[in-house]
Amino acid sequence: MSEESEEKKLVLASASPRREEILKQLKLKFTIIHPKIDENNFNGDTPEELVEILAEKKSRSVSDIVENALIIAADTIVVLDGKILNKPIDNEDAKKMLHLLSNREHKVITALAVLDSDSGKIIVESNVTDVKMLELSDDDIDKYLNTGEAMDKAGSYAIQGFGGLFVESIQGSYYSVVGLPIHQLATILKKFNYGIL
Ligand SMILES: Cc1cn([C@H]2C[C@H](O)[C@@H](COP(=O)(O)OP(=O)(O)OP(=O)(O)O)O2)c(=O)[nH]c1=O
Repeated sequence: MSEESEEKKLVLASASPRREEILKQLKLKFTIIHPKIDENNFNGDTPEELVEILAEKKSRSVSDIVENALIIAADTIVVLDGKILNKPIDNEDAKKMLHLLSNREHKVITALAVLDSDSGKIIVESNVTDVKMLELSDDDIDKYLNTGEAMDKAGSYAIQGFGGLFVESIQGSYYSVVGLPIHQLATILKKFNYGIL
């Protein structure tokens, strides 16, 4: 780690307990600030463009209140046949999404933004991971919804929880599906002279 980077603080601009957990697993020291954006106010020409815009906006939404920091923010969406599946609004919505995902392959796209609060330099990248779901019966879906796990997850499932029981295979990054592709985080932080190891 360079002297310059050692002085930088890491800030996670996220209210997601998963992203916090992943950074803790990497033994990083960081503070958390909840981003202040309304995700419904933004559009992109493609799903990738939209998640990248959202990750960038989340990082910028806290940049005024920190100094000497590298701000990390991310956004995750599920895409099936080009259509975005966000977080479900209620159980019925989650049920519909899980029926759509059943026995199909979909994409989980996570964009990651790292913003230097002082220089304004920002790097934004997205990760696309393909996920193949098993065929789900009505009973599987009802039992899954009873766990309460679906509600704050893009696509209405959590691969890191009971939702992992429905995932036949993935091609790409497991961490990206959970919400933070750590290999890309390490590469981006290196470009800011910040080493995780
Ligand atoms: C597909 C999938 C999504 N998710 C989660 C990751 C994200 O937290 C969430 C998608 O919502 P996001 O809007 O990306 O994130 P968030 O609202 O939880 O947190 P913040 O914006 O404050 O950073 O779905 C899982 O935890 N597991 C999964 O398998």
